[in-house]
Amino acid sequence: MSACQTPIIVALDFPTRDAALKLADQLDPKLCRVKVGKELFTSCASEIVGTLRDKGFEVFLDLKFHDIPNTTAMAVKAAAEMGVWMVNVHCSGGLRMMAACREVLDQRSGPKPLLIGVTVLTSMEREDLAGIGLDIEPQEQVLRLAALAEKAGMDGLVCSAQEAQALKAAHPSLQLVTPGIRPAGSALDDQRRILTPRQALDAGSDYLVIGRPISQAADPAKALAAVVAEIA
Ligand SMILES: O=c1ccn([C@@H]2O[C@H](COP(=O)(O)O)[C@@H](O)[C@H]2O)c(=O)[nH]1
Repeated sequence: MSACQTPIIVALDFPTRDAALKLADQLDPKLCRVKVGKELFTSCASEIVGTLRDKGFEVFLDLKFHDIPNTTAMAVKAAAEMGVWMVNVHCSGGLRMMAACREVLDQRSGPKPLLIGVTVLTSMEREDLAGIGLDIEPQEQVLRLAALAEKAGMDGLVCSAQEAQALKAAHPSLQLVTPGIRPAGSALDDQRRILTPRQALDAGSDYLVIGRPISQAADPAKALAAVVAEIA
């Protein structure tokens, strides 16, 4: 399986470059992509992206930008210049913010990262949404934001795999990036809207974001191989 075909993205959630590279060195870039999030990126700036790319990984820059349209678009542009494979912004930043990001990428010559909109975090359930004044089911809010994202020309969404079937039916062109993946028997941790890797793909997920079940396993390469076998 080449890097371009694998649906697996391993989250490198560590505070230092060395810890991230220690895990990356145990993984095979033909079996997974890797994701660099806020913690690692902030501590290492762009150096980690270049080093992982040099190792053969395609990188999802998961900084979930959320700001005014110009600031967000400039952040997306900087990510594109760094050569990341995927970048994301919060859909709740609104139509104009997402459209500004689309525009800045469309004006670029050369490779463009996939531009993905974050809908409702997979750690949130109905009760959490009620706490921020949204007294609706997560799926209803996800579908609202998906319609906005499609209108803005986004390439895809971050959502729970639990919403994948409904989203694929309503927005077949959007690629679905799904964290909250838990192999059977693994700890839920702070995630709430979860599915197993196989269930997620069957529901229509295009990419599975997996952190702790791989990064905190005694043998991360073995844990990745088990997920690969489950979805084969
Ligand atoms: O809705 C979201 C958006 C992003 N994430 C990120 O994915 C990984 C999941 O890690 P696990 O250890 O597998 O729970 C983590 O980096 C989150 O920041 C998400 O979980 N949910």
